[in-house]
Amino acid sequence: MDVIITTEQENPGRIAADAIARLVHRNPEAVLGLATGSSPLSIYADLADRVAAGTLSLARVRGFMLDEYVGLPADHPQRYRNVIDRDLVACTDLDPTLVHGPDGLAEDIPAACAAYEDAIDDAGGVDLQILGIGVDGHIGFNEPGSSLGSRTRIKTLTRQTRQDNARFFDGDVDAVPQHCLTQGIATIMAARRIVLVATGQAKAEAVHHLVEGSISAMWPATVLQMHPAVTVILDSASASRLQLAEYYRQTRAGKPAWQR
Ligand SMILES: N[C@@H]1[C@@H](O)[C@H](O)[C@@H](COP(=O)(O)O)O[C@@H]1O
Repeated sequence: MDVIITTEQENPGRIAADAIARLVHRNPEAVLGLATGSSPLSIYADLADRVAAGTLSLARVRGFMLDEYVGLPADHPQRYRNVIDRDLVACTDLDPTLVHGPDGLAEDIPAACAAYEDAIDDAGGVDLQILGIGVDGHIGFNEPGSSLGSRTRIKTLTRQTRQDNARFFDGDVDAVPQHCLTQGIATIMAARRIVLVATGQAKAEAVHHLVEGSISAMWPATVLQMHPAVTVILDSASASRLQLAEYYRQTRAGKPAWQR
């Protein structure tokens, strides 16, 4: 696990966008795993700047979203497909027909989840998965207690997650759906590379478990310790509970500039 603790002058989103741009320059048809929430917004804004400047094209990139609420109407602004369309697709040259997400309105949910897994496989798997992390250590919507071997399926959201996400629903926790479809932990772990961004003090405990805790379904993100190619990009607040913070800073300082 590569842990990058950024300085006040740095934008964690830019560091993640650098990795994505390098991948897309190598492979213009790369498959990206797309996360929602606040954490990836700085990545998406940076990618949009590069596309606007003409230094990057995402036109042939394929995207697979991490998760989706169950039951939100197709035109609901907080339906994750609409969020991704607004925050990423509309701001770049991504082709919306190449972006896929789990179908939260499917009548046959298990069949929709299986079809989603097949679609990821048919695309050749995810090259780079963008991740945030919940304050309870969830990734995607894999809440504490999720099987570390899970695949795309329906999950019940915890009260904590619904409260955290109520800010997107005018502060009304009851407006946040109770169920979601999410890529499973094993689905996420199958990505060839994973880039996780976390900022702010509220994430410090989850980041502590992610980087230095014991692997446990109670802190689902800890499974990432088993993945061979994970980069965790933090600000100093989210890194504030890391025992080895100085070591991570020194390790980074010793790398060539393009790797930092
Ligand atoms: N399903 C999403 C996750 O993909 C996200 O990583 C996490 C943290 O969100 P944020 O980045 O807004 O803190 O919670 C949400 O519920």
